[in-house]
Amino acid sequence: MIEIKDLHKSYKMGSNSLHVLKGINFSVKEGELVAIMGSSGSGKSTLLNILGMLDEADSGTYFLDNVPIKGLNETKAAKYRNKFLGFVFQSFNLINYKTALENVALPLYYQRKNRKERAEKAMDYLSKVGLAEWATHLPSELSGGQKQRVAIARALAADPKVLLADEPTGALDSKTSYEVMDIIQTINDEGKTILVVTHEPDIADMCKRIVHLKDGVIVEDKPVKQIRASQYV
Ligand SMILES: Nc1ncnc2c1ncn2[C@@H]1O[C@H](COP(=O)(O)OP(=O)(O)OP(=O)(O)O)[C@@H](O)[C@H]1O
Repeated sequence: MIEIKDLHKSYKMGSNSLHVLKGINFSVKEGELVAIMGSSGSGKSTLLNILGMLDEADSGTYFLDNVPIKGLNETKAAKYRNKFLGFVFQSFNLINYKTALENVALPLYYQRKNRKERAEKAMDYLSKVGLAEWATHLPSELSGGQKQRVAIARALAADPKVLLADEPTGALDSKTSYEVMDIIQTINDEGKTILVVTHEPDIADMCKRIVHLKDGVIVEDKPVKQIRASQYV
C-alpha cells in the first residue's frame, strides 16, 4: 500500500539547512495499524506530510498503491490524495457552523452524491463512531472526544484506502484518548489501513506495529506483540 525508500527532507532557513528526514525506509501493507512514534522534533509531522502528499521529499521514492507520487502534477496529486487518503488531526478541524451530520456529509458532497445518499451515508458513519444521537449538534456542543469521533467519521465517509492520523489524541485526556483509539482499532479490524503519529508510548502501544523515529532516522520498527514479549524476558 505504502512503500518509501531512502527519503530525505531538509528545511532551508536563510543560509542554513536543517536535515530533518535522513534516509527513511519502510512499507505498510493493506490492513496494518502502524504508530509512527518519536519525541518532539524527531520528524514525525514532516514524514506524515510527505505520506499525505501535502509536502514533497527532497530525494527518495514514495509509492502509494504502486503509483510513484513524485511524477504526479498538482491536479492529479489532489485527485489521488482525495481518493486514497483520509486525514484526522489533533485539532479536529471541524466546520463550526455545520452540525455533526453535515460535517460528516461534506466529503460525500464533494463526491457529488445526492442529498438523500449523503444524509444516509453520513448517518451510517456517525453511528459507526457511536454518535447517531448527536447528529444535529454543532461542534461547540460536543466534547473533545466526540469532536474527534465526528472527524474520524468524516474521514471515513470519503472511503479512503489509508487513514493518516496526526496526534489524534493530542488534545484529549487519557480516558477519552483510549476511547478514540478503541474506535481506530475497530476501524482497522474492519480492514482499513491506518497510520497514527504520536509521541505517547501508551497510544503507540494500542497499534499493531511501532515505527520509532529519532532525529530523522528509524531506530526501531517492530510489531507491538514482539516489543511486549521482549519486555517480559
Ligand atoms: N516548515 C518548516 N521550516 C523549517 N523547519 C521546520 C519546518 N517544519 C518543521 N521544521 C523543523 O523540523 C524538525 C522536525 O519537525 P517535525 O514537526 O517534523 O517534528 P515532530 O516530530 O512532528 O515534532 P512535534 O511532535 O513537536 O510536532 C523540527 O526541528 C522543526 O523545527
